[in-house]
Amino acid sequence: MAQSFPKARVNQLIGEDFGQSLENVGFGIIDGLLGSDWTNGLRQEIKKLYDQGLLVPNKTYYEGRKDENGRFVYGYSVSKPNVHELDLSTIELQKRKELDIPHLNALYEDETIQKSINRAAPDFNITKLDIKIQYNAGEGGCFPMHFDTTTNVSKRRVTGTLYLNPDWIPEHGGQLRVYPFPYDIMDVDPLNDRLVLFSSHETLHRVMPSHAPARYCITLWYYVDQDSPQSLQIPRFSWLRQVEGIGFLLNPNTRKLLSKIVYDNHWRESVRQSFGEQKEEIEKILANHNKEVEHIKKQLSPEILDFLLQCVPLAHGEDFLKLARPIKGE
Ligand SMILES: O=C(O)CCC(=O)C(=O)O
Ligand SMILES: [Fe+2]
Repeated sequence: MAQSFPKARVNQLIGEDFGQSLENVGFGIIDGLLGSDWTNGLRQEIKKLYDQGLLVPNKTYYEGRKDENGRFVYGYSVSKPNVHELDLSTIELQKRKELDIPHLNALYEDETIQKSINRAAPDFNITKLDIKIQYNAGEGGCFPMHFDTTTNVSKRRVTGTLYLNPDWIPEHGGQLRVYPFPYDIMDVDPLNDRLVLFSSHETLHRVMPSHAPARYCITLWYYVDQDSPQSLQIPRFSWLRQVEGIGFLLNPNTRKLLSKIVYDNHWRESVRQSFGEQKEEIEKILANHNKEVEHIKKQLSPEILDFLLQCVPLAHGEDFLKLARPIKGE
């Protein structure tokens, strides 16, 4: 049996400050979310499922498009060496109970985190959770740059990544790298009991190569039934709006495209690092990426393109750093 879920602690940590972070910079970091009994329990259960061979190689999907029936389909997928995962929603309830994973089941079933997010950031109004567990066996295992969804693919709106790595040291790498366009990158260490919550369709991120013997992460995906116009149009970085002429960088519709140009080198590097020896696939992904970048560039005037390449990403200012600072529990 797992101890009862630490509701009071979660309620207190995912509060107003977190809401401010999510709405303004697109992500929030919370430290000491569940306590060590819970993180130990979760980690041991993931290891047990991994040892039982229930985790499968993670895949990244490319070239999403609508098929002739208007349904969204992907062109192809590429697997990432050393990254093993299991989506708990793919296991029937009865089977999940039989697996004897009380901490994971409680995390899946308890609604405290979801309710706290809704209270702190009401624009999202999330109603459903999916959980994916991940065991990264090291040797450079990583994720390429990606958004967790786009609004025409799914109603996934908030992503949480909960890390379970008490022995993490900088040499292990495996940081979550967040790209809060138009600001510069931010690396978040995958520290034990740290939860990072971010906007699923807007926050570009990747996982840096991990060299730890094992890196544990649980991904929480929260869905909405229906989008509120506010949740899709959060302008973010309100302080930056005061700088004349910079508004176009903050437009929710274009931010995503412009970030592909500005972080182009990062994008390529992350693809090369993520897929090991699968050279053909890597070249195909990069060729498509190039096409997309060239297409976006063509839509921009030379002055704007010049400005983007010279001046963006912006250095983190005081306002940014205050909002990006971890919120700490015990
Ligand atoms: O492992 C991580 O830190 C994040 C994983 C991730 O980006 C994902 O599951 O989509
Ligand atoms: Fe992700």
